[in-house]
Amino acid sequence: MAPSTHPLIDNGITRGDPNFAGGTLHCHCPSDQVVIALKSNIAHNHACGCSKCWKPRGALFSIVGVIPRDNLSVQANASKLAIVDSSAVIQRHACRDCGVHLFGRIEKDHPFRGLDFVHAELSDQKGWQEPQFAGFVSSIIEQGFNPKGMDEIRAKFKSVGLESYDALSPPLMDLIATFTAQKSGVKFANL
Ligand SMILES: N[C@@H](CCC(=O)N[C@@H](CS)C(=O)NCC(=O)O)C(=O)O
Ligand SMILES: [Zn+2]
Ligand SMILES: [Zn+2]
Repeated sequence: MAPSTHPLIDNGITRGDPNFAGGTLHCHCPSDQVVIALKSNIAHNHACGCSKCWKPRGALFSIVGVIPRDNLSVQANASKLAIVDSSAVIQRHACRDCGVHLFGRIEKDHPFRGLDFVHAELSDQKGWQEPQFAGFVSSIIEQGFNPKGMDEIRAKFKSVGLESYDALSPPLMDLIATFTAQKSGVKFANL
């Protein structure tokens, strides 16, 4: 049997609703769940193969998107949240009891500062933006995935219409490079 990339990818992608206005996320605790309110849809939703992003059990990839931080608030049980790795660029706030990551926030100077990272699968509502691409695909090898299986993984993404990248998508990589260039005072050549 083919390995599970993620339940939202394995059986084909369901399109989101472009007019979707947001909803709530909750952790996996049976009671006293951490609840997060999101006031808009998410953007740049994608599969991430890195070791740091939260994945559901049995999945090789995380599905993670972004939302302006002003559109996110903690609605219940904020006291259960703890930062997973405070030295990481993305400060992932996880539920201490069930381990689910509720949101990731960037506090340092970074092109994505102001955007929070969230997993729409933690919501009961439908309409969230569907995954747009797969990123950090080769990173699954670092977590023990056999490199011989990589063609199958990339073919799986292709079959559901997603491009695979080993970092982020080209537009996002360009955004990061533009930020870095501007920060160092580089002048863009007139081509
Ligand atoms: N190969 C590394 C890649 C980690 C990585 O760079 N993750 C990306 C995608 S989430 C990132 O932006 N990380 C910043 C962070 O985790 O703070 C791993 O799997 O751990
Ligand atoms: Zn929990
Ligand atoms: Zn990641």
